[in-house]
Amino acid sequence: MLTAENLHFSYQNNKVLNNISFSVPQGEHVCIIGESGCGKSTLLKAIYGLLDLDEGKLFWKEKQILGPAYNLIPGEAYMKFLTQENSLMPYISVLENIKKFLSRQQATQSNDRAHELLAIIDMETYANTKVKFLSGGQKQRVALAQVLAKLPKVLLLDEPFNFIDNFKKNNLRRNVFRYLKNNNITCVFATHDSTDMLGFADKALVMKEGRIIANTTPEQLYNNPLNYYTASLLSEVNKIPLTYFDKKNTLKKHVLLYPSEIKETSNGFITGQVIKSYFTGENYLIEVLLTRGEVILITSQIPYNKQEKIALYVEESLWNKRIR
Ligand SMILES: Nc1ncnc2c1ncn2[C@@H]1O[C@H](COP(=O)(O)OP(=O)(O)OP(=O)(O)O)[C@@H](O)[C@H]1O
Repeated sequence: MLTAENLHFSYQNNKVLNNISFSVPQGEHVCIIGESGCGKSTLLKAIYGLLDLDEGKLFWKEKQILGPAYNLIPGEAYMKFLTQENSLMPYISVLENIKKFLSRQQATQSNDRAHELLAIIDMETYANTKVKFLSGGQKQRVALAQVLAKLPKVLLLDEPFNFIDNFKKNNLRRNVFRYLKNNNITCVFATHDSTDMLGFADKALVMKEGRIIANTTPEQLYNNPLNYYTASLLSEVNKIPLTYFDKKNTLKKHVLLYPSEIKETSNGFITGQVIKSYFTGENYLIEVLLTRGEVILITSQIPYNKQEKIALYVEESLWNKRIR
């Protein structure tokens, strides 16, 4: 179990971590999401022992994780941290870069293991290519193989897939997280990409201004978002005044709805006019101007013309539980 107890940390007078507590059972994957600057990278650095906390304690099992004031060489042997800066050696091959991170084992074993790691990152054809000739995304994949090489007990990843194109990303994510589960590796990762979190995290920590404002499963977070901030980290989301749904209600509340949850139907109770239809591949995203001036997004199987009148419907059981 990885445990954080009431962590506080400031850079000069800027409080970046504010009373952070959470725990991660061994083998679980936790994702940290939140707007830029909310403290995600700082929290990962703290877990790795790179910071001297103002208050609070971190533990892996019973062992306390201490900062640089107590540990001349930060980072524990059982933990690996993949940051946004990588430590690749440009003038040697991909294979040699990976082998440098393997524990001392016999040459044939080390070769097999390096090829296993190359397969996970889907870089077998680049085994003998010098790292200096790789793209940013390819370098990121080699850096991933390096942190996996010694089978850490805890893996910390900061935006691990941000340079990798969508085509490669999906396969890579499945490979990496499967490998981590199979090897019971605890993983904490920070991301801006909601697909990383929705598909691959057991739990999600939502951060805002240095605090954790939600700690729950991705399904719970998506289906029952705490507020507009949380929902907007996961998907496009509409914030529609409650009076559209409940005319007598005088509370200044809103209903949070994802575009796919709003249906177009001839006798719908919300009306508006189409601004623009965007083709997304699977369907269309339609921008709609509601009668009282709000602009919302809905999904549709068909495109609509500009200025076309449109009527919309949302199940009461759905909007009722999304009033915020
Ligand atoms: N070395 C530093 N010295 C001073 N302030 C810093 C330092 N590193 C980060 N900060 C500040 O701490 C805050 C949190 O930064 P952090 O990098 O943890 O955010 P983040 O959530 O990871 O952001 P992003 O998603 O953009 O990577 C920001 O206000 C940032 O400017």
